[in-house]
Amino acid sequence: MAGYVEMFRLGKTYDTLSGPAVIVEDFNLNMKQGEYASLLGHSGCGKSTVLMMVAGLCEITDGGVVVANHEIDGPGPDRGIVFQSPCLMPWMTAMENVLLGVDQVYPHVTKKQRHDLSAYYLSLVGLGNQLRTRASDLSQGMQQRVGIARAFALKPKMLLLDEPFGMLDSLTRMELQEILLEILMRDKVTTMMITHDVDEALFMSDRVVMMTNGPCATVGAIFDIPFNRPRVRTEVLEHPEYYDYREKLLCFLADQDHKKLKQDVAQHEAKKAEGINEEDSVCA
Ligand SMILES: Nc1ncnc2c1ncn2[C@@H]1O[C@H](COP(=O)(O)OP(=O)(O)OP(=O)(O)O)[C@@H](O)[C@H]1O
Repeated sequence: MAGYVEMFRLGKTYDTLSGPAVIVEDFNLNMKQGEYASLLGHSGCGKSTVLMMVAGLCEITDGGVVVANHEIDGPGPDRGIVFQSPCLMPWMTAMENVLLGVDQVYPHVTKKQRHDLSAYYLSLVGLGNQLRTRASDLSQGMQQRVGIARAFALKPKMLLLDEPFGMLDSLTRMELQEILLEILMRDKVTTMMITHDVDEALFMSDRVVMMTNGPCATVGAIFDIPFNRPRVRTEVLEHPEYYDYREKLLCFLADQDHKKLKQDVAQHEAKKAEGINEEDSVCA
């Protein structure tokens, strides 16, 4: 079935000193418009590689990505990105940081309209009173709010989030999760988020996509998360099936852990049999 966003037979091979390394292989995922999917998997399995291919910031070596009937070919304003660190221009104000992208994407509308659009999203993330504050004078949580406002202000068709709350304390993290969900309810942007946090994935997502270990990582399992929207944290946590879902996700990760351990031991034994000293080969 075709989706609003389609990732088909997506693959990434890097050229490395020891030859081609297939990091992601045959990754298939269709998303409905307005859907929120989280990508979960072990560190280094290839989550960011998938996200960066969808963003158009990492060359696709196999398959492709279609967003709203348009096969992507590099980055574009139809896809907004929020990284773990917001990467703002520290000498510019919150408003100027948001306007940087808005001015580029909407050169045909008036200056006032661009200003109003930026101010609108900055107030939605709770920075209505900090429009003229320099980014360097904002806390980390506030800077991440600017990053979120900046992404939404471009009115993207798809939002890509790479551990957007990873550097925040738990209170700010929960607050920003809720703000993000609120804006998404209004704007209905199709969203893909990388996270390492099972509870975050359950709270935010319509589906959780579990990736297998690399190399040749792919979709290992997909879980539909049925909690009602708008989501209220206490209701989600008290849902009779919450801990069943949590357990399913954790079991998948534990199973991948077990496979990785076996893989590492087999690799180590093979190297030993070939007489390769691993410390020498790392330093070589
Ligand atoms: N430019 C590159 N050249 C070669 N290998 C790379 C390159 N970039 C990433 N890799 C490898 O690809 C694999 C997947 O990396 P990626 O960052 O996508 O994983 P991840 O699942 O997002 O990790 P994490 O959860 O730790 O952020 C890793 O083994 C990494 O070393």
